[in-house]
Amino acid sequence: MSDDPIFSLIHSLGDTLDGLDVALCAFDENDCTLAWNRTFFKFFPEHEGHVYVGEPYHANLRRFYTERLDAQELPNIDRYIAAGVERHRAQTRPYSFEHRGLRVHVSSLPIAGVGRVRVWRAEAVQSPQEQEKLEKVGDVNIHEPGYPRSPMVESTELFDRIPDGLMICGEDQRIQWVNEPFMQMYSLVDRAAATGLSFEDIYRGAWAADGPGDMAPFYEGLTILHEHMRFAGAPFEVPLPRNRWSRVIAKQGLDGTVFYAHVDITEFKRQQRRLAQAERSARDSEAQLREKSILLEATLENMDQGVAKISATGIVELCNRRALELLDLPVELMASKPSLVNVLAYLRARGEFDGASQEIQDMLLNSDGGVDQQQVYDRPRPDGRILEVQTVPIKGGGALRTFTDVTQRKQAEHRIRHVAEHDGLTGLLNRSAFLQTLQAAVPDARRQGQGFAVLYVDLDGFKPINDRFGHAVGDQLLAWVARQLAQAARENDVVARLGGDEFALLQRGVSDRDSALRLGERLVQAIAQPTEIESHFIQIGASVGIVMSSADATNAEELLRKADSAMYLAKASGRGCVRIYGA
Ligand SMILES: Nc1nc2c(ncn2[C@@H]2O[C@H](COP(=O)(O)OP(=O)(O)OP(=O)(O)O)[C@@H](O)[C@H]2O)c(=O)[nH]1
Repeated sequence: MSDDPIFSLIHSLGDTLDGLDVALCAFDENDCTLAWNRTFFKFFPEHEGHVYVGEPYHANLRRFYTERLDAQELPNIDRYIAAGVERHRAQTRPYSFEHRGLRVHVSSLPIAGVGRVRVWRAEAVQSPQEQEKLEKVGDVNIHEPGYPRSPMVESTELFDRIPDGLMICGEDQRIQWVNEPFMQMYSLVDRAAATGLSFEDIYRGAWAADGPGDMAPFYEGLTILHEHMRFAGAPFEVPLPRNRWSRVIAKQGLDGTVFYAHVDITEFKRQQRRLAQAERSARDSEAQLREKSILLEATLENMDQGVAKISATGIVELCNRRALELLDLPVELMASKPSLVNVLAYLRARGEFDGASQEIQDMLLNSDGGVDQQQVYDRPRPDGRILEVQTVPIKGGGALRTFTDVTQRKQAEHRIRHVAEHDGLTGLLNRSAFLQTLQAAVPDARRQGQGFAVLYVDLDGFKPINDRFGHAVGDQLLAWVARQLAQAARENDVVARLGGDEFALLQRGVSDRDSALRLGERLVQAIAQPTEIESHFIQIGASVGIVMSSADATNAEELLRKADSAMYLAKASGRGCVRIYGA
């Protein structure tokens, strides 16, 4: 049988795999043992001295399981053997298992005309003692007498089916043989051409074949080669073109032959790089975060806005310097992380909320600080300042409260509004503000079931006063008329200067014409009083037109227009009198 070239090849393969520390056992088509190598006994010492050609695989498996199973599992041994035989016949993919402190990877190749060849590769997971025991087995001379030496390998199909690159070198470090994956890895087209070259030649060739590009990794790889190729020692890694990497593992044979496995670790390197990158960016973002929080703290302390954070349990966890200033809160109180209820009680005792509306007081004093949605209100302080207090809910509970001193803004707004709504000369409401007030009075009166009257007042003979005494005197007379009107009106009524020498008065809470007429008469009399301005005794008259809200008009402009036309009737009737629209 050993004359058969196939069996010579299997023996030769066994020898070669010994060199790479890979175990081999071949079986015929009836699952009977045909051949094995020394490494097989290294991984499975229980077979040493028992294996024989023609032994059925199930007998081999029984030894294996007897060695491996504990007392509890032993009753299942027949089932395990049957499953093992089944797996052996059908195995298409490599798998791993642990045996005697080793993690063993097994791969099974069907070979036409022979049966199956199983090969095992192992990595240690065992204790140092067991490792030492294994080393001793590994030291056995695989070429001892009685162990068949292989003839030169003619067929290399089996080596070409191993995923890793294989390179066999002689003592002179010159290549004797390489497999197909090796050729692919180093861009070799002709296997024969590699014979006699050094690995460095192959390495240079691989980079040359890739064409011009970044050659820095090539020079780095050359340095690595020079360091490691001198001795067949520890595994090393070399960069290949196109960001690929190879790990080279050497195993010295006893006759000077060196077996090299070249494993493509590109993916592994890529993962390593990604991991390093992820670690770097995690470190960077941690530093950024630290910087941000320092910045945030500085901002909080120096900002012009008071900020307080209230926890979900109603504790004031944070309160910046400006908040302490704006609310006159003592540092010690806030440093003790008090509850909001306590802080509010402190403020109330000091009269903080005395000027606030009932609504704000109710809202504040019954609150634990939590809000469902953003809330804004203005809080007048005892010292006259106005704080805008804004509360926003925090995701997950609690709230953030900001305090802004809006005193100046509010004063400016008030000034602007006053200028926009009032007549500069008399201080009365101007025409547009009066119209707005009047428009608002329509539904108010309807709701309250009360009417109102609009009185339109136009001075009689004002122009001659201007002409005779000058515009400045005219101005002062207009201001005096405004005061007369304001005095004649009640608190609820509204007096306005519509423009020139025209005034208007909204008389609230009247439904009968007589009341309105009486007020009209009073206005005429009040204006007809003589007055002294800049040493001039001046007397002026006024005509008054009235419209009652009971008239159809619901529109302020229309009401005013009707009062105006009633005033013209008064002028037409000889001035100094009162007329009602529609009477
Ligand atoms: N001093 C002063 N005069 C003003 C002001 N605005 C308007 N006038 C003047 O007021 C006068 C109003 O005109 P008229 O209503 O015809 O004057 P009148 O003499 O009262 O006329 P009758 O209403 O028909 O009696 C004009 O001469 C305007 O120049 C103001 O702000 N100050």
